[in-house]
Amino acid sequence: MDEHMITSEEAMRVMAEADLLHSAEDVAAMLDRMAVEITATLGDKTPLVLCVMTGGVIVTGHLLTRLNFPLEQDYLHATRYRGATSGSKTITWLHKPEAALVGRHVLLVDDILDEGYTLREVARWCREQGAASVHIAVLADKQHDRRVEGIWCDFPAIELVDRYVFGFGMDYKEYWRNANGIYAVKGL
Ligand SMILES: O=P(O)(O)OC[C@H]1O[C@H](OP(=O)(O)OP(=O)(O)O)[C@H](O)[C@@H]1O
Ligand SMILES: Nc1nc2[nH]cnc2c(=O)[nH]1
Repeated sequence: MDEHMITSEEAMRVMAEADLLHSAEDVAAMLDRMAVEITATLGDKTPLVLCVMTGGVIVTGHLLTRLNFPLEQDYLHATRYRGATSGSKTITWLHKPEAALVGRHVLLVDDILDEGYTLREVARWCREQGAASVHIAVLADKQHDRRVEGIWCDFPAIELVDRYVFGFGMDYKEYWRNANGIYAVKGL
């Protein structure tokens, strides 16, 4: 068994003990606001929206249904936590987008900006590929002083306390990405 895996019984206990930080209704309202801001900035730019898998999948889906203008969609898969609750400083690329980025206005969509290693590297790569601009949208913008230099977030839906969170795409040891809300793990 993978060292980070837990049983489904443990996953049930984690959920039972977790604190609900933001309900599904809160998240929906904040995504509505984020969509308005993205539309104002990128609505006339036919952006290429890149979902950062795996965590970005749910927020990207919900966000896309709120963007009522022409855009293209693709995905990439970069990971640094790999099922653990702390990450290495280098990211592992599992998939790069098929779409050419040259001259495109790219919108990266991910679940969470924490220390920033993941999105800093992904944004750097997009610029290296020739993107005309790179904007970043995240569901959760975690507040602490461990952020790496050179990363920013243009469209944060929610500012989060410095706890380990799961739900709406974010995992606890690969479980509960499907939780419909944002929860904090007891004691973390
Ligand atoms: O700002 P950082 O400290 O770099 O952390 C944020 C990243 O961590 C998570 O990815 P993870 O590596 O867990 O992969 P996953 O999306 O497959 O869960 C999350 O989806 C972000 O991409
Ligand atoms: N699930 C989850 N993934 C993260 N990646 C970086 N920070 C977090 C977090 O708090 N929760």
